[in-house]
Amino acid sequence: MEIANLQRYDGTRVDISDTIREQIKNHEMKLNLENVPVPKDLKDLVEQLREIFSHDYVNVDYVVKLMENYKSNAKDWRQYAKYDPHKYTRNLIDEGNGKYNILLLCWAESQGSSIHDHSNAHCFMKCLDGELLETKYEWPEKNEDGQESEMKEKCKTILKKNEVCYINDSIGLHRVENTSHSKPGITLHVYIPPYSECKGFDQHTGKARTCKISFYSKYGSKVTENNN
Ligand SMILES: N[C@@H](CS(=O)O)C(=O)O
Ligand SMILES: [Fe+2]
Repeated sequence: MEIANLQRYDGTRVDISDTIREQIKNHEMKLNLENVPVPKDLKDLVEQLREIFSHDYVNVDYVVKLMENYKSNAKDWRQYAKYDPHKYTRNLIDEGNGKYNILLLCWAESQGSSIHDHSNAHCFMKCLDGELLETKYEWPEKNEDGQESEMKEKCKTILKKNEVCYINDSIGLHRVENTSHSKPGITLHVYIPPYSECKGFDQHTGKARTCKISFYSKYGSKVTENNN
């Protein structure tokens, strides 16, 4: 059996000796991709992710399948869904013992993110409601003058309800948009490891700046100056 996408949390490949290769194979057999469980609700998905991420490597295909197998039910996530009229919101659902984050993102009509990286984390994204447009970009390259230039688009994907996509910095950069003028969008994000800063890029100049990342709510309660 092939070991699929064996990576550390920081995205580098694992260099493994034969003995531990054997152990990992055994574990991979247990994580048989033909036989990924179907979480009965969001709480069940959160518990299964906790079990999976108790190991020190990430099987990307397995996590994608597990997230696909959960079928969105608003009853499960309504308590976390909070909107801001000015910007998409990031709402913390689970802190995964500090090893990863599970977030609910709420995209009001026409809201979107700027082009960004994911600080060497794995990023899994599932659409729970509405429809989101993901545009992937190449990392900007410097020209002969040492200047970055217009960002190069790689591809566009529409993420529909219950679909899951995955990105990391070696795949590239992206931006996500709710292009609808009449319907909000909701996505579930898993970041491993968690991060508190990322790089945002100007589409026309390719210039990067560091962006601090914050939560709009945690465990269903809006973050205030006193509890962030
Ligand atoms: N990665 C972004 C959301 S998205 O545009 O993928 C964030 O965590 O805010
Ligand atoms: Fe992102």
